[in-house]
Amino acid sequence: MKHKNLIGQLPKIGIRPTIDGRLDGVRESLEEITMQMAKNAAAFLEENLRHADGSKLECVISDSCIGGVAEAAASADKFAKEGVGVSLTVTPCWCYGSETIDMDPTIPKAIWGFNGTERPGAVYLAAALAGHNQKGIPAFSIYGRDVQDSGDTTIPDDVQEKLLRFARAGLAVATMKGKSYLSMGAVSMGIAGSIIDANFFESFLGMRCENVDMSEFTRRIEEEIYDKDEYEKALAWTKENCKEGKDYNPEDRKKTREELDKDWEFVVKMALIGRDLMIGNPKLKELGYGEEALGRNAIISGFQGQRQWTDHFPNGDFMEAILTSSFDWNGIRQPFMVATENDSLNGVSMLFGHLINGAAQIFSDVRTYWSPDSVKRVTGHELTGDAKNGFIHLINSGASALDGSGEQSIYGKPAMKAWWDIKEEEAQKCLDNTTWGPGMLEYFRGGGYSSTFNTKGGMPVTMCRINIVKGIGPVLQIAEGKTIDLPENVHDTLVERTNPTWPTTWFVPNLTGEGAFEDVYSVMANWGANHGAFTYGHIGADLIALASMLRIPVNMHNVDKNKIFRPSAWASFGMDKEGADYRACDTYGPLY
Ligand SMILES: C[C@H](O)[C@@H](O)[C@@H](O)C(=O)CO
Ligand SMILES: [Mn+2]
Repeated sequence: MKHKNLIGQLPKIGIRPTIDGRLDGVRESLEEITMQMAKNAAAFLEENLRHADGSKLECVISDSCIGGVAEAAASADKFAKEGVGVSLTVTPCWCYGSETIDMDPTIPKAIWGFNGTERPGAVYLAAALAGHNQKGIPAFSIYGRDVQDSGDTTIPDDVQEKLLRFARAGLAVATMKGKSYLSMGAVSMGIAGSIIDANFFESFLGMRCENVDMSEFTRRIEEEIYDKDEYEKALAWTKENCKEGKDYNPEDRKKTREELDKDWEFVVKMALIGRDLMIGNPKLKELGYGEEALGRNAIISGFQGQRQWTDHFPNGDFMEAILTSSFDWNGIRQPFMVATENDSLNGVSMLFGHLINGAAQIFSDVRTYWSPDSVKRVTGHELTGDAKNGFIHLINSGASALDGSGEQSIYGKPAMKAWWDIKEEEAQKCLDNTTWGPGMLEYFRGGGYSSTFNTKGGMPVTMCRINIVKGIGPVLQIAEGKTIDLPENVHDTLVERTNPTWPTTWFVPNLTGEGAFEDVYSVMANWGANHGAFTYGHIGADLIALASMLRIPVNMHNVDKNKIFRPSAWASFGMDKEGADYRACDTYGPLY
């Protein structure tokens, strides 16, 4: 099930076959092969990509090959009508650079020039890119390392990788455009990321910011503004599938059974209401709440919770954990992006990951660097293997997507899959391996339930985070690495020292021996905020491509340099890739 209530059509990829415009021989000889290249590219992309909501990708091809300005304009018209959000120009031959290029400055664009000798597509590519760069409309350059014979319709591996990386990042840019960030509440405990920066959302992401006071939850609970049938179903499902965990509160403060049961009812209602606030719910219209039925077109939301809400009411952990998971009482469905503590910048980081891989994203506090010496001191255990250089404790203050338990699998190994690939029994295993401990009353005076699990080791993951720095603007940091398992007694000792009812992940970043990735400690020390979002797989190169499209420089990453793919113009800003990235982003400025 996908979120069908988001407004706006899914972006299509527009394929532009460009051609040498000389009629009377040259053009005619190239028409078929050029159009065929466009068809091949479209088929390849449609076969290999999906939208994050699981729908099939659609490509649109220009009505004719583009030999000059008139046909370029006709193609732009068609693309606008069709809702094209990403453009790919393809050609096997020489064409007239600035006469044929796509001039729309906000659409992510690439050119694939066929690397042949009979009719040189790569020469056009160079000419067209020079035009793009001279005009300040950056484009990605794609051409194969090895020469192909004209008429060879196979797409070489290196070209495939670039086409997919470009398309995934481009679709992410186009999908978030026009959607909203819904701030439920205000600033949580002074956390900078929850001081919503509308200018960032509008100028860099093309999104708008919406605000509702948390009292809206109280109103909808007290006036019963939710689908009561769904509520009964959700409550019954929760009782059956969400095991209550150990209550760590001191005896004299523990809630009574009756109070605990009331809290369950309350948090289930919160989950329904949080979702309805984001994307609306046609059922509310039937109940006479037409305005509420519309929702806020929110592709991300954040819930302040601490402190005013949590000092009085049950916390938002159940709502956040269930909405960000890939399943609930309605079965397997697209995960929602909901930021704990209304940390909008972590919410955006979650959205980036989700639009790239279609999976749930795990929101965490970047809590503790455990050095080998500290682990030895408090547990007596000598770290070895993947853990030998120490690790970072990722733990959210009560809520994380249950996919983060690592109970799904790919080829028998723990995984967090794209939501449409998850099987019923995998969702069930995530539920069975999560408990819901009553909230720690010293922090959460109003109670609630926190999702407690321990992420399985051995998963490749990527953690990322957007920060806003005065004088620069937004910057992105990325750490690829893996989750690890600790021996049970070590795990228990470390977790008992902190908040045992919160979801825990032991994370080891891949080290490069340099800069922020010199060792595990330096990764933690260079993390730009108290939060990070991690997801399955090594998607750092896709995030770098995405950040460059949005003109957000990447200030820290450990991605293999051969995988870095940015618009060709970046090469003109110098040979050190990171410095060039800053200069390019500064020169072009935000996309919108
Ligand atoms: C309970 C505490 O206030 C936590 O919520 C706090 O440590 C955080 O999560 C800070 O991000
Ligand atoms: Mn936090």
